[in-house]
Amino acid sequence: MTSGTNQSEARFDFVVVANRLPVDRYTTAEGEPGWRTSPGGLVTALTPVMERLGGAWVGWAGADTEGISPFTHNGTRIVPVPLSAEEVESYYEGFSNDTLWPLYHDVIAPPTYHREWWDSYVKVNRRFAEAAAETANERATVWVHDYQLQLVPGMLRELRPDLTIGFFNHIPFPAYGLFSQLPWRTQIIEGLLGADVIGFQRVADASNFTRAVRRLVGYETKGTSVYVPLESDSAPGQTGGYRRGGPTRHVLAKHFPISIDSASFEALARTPEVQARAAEIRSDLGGSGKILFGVDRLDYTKGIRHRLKAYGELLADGRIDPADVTLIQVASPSRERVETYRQLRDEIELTVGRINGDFGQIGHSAVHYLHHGYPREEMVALYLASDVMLVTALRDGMNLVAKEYVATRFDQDGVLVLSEFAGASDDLTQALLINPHDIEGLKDTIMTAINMPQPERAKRMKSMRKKVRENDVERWSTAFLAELERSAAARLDEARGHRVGAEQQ
Ligand SMILES: O=P(O)(O)OC[C@H]1O[C@H](O[C@H]2O[C@H](CO)[C@@H](O)[C@H](O)[C@H]2O)[C@H](O)[C@@H](O)[C@@H]1O
Ligand SMILES: O=c1ccn([C@@H]2O[C@H](COP(=O)(O)OP(=O)(O)O)[C@@H](O)[C@H]2O)c(=O)[nH]1
Repeated sequence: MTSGTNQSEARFDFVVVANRLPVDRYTTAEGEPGWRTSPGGLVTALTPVMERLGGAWVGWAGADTEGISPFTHNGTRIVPVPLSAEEVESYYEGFSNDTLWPLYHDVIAPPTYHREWWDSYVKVNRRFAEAAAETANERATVWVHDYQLQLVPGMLRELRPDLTIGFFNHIPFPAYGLFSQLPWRTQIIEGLLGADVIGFQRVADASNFTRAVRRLVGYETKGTSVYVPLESDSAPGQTGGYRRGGPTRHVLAKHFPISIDSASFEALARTPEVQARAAEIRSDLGGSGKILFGVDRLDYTKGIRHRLKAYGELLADGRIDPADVTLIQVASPSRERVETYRQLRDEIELTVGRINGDFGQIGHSAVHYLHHGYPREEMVALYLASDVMLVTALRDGMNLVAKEYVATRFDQDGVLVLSEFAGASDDLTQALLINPHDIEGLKDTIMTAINMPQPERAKRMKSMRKKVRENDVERWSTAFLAELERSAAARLDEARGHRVGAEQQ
């Protein structure tokens, strides 16, 4: 895949561009710099794709990483894009995670609009686009990811019209009524339309996007097709005016639900070490009771408060006995300098403290709350050890945790309680689907899950496992990249057609 003579000049036929690199630099307890797997589902999903396809991954290596040179990690060329401390605050914590993130997740928290954050977003997106342009071979495929980089496709097309450009949005795309709040909504739409294929998690996300295209720039759309005019009637700097019936560029905007490398999760679950660890977790918790499990980045989109409320009320109502049931809640640290996340942590920890104060006993907590990020082996052991998995997101692009739980349960046991507001619910229809805002409904469903007879557990799990095995991450990337390839071929045909036409004139 590599061409070029020297490592720093290496160029690639396949380039992934994402805010996060697969590895994140951090400072060890001894004060030394170390590397660890980056948090979140984007990295979980993309890592096996890159390991299979090879190529380069352009992204940010985490705090204090200015001046790090490209290096190779598990066969992938890692190309770090530096961010200053000020840019981390304005582009990452600010515009990405305090403007776009809440806006795209149904304004569960209020979005903040700051012009300085937008300026920083534009500047950093340009840096990513330039880094991608310098890393990509002639006519390479570049796959840009997620809301942090929505301007990159447009910028990259201007810098390198020879490239085939894909974009995948890992989080929901909001309904027009919400999206239209964004002061820079038109620039975002135009940035995204620089791509040849724009992927979304769910059908509704793709149709929200095409509606925004019609409303904001007035381009023609038909189903999953958007026709971007090649000739504009607008004065320079203006948008919206174009010659109807003129030549267009075709952009596909379609849902491609992401997934996991399900075989590798099952293989890990089958190892004696992980099984021994699962048995140890169960025995540490008393051995015989039911274990409920939740694991999420500590994020307000995940519905951790709703889950704790339902669980606390079930204890208070006497419907569950803390001696028989335990909740393990892993809340892994996330975006800790954003105020909404700090507040959420305080609220969650207050609630956990109250539940444990009211219902805990010496030697037995009602909630085992863990504010850590765990490696995959421990995650899989926890999945295996638990009787009920609670995914109560208020809004979630996909939620890979739900799919990992299912992939892990080769014993055909365990019950998945799953929010209908997570993308994963489209495929996992045999989960117990819930509306997390309906606390009474959630309580009843938790009881159903705890008391579900083994044959029904096995039947539901078997059907979900089939889905997760069939629709794995390889299928996702293959489907997306096949569309990109089709688009590249069509562009080539069109260019040939133009050449022949010009020669005949
Ligand atoms: O990079 P961070 O700010 O630490 O956040 C971690 C990642 O969170 C989000 O993940 C999303 O992608 C998953 C895979 O498609 C999906 O299952 C989940 O629903 C999404 O929330 C975010 O979109 C990523 O960019 C972050 O890296
Ligand atoms: O302590 C933790 C918590 C989460 N994860 C992983 O982080 C990803 C979370 O992805 P998901 O799509 O559920 O949500 P996101 O955090 O991306 O919003 C999954 O692969 C989890 O296994 C992990 O490895 N350790």
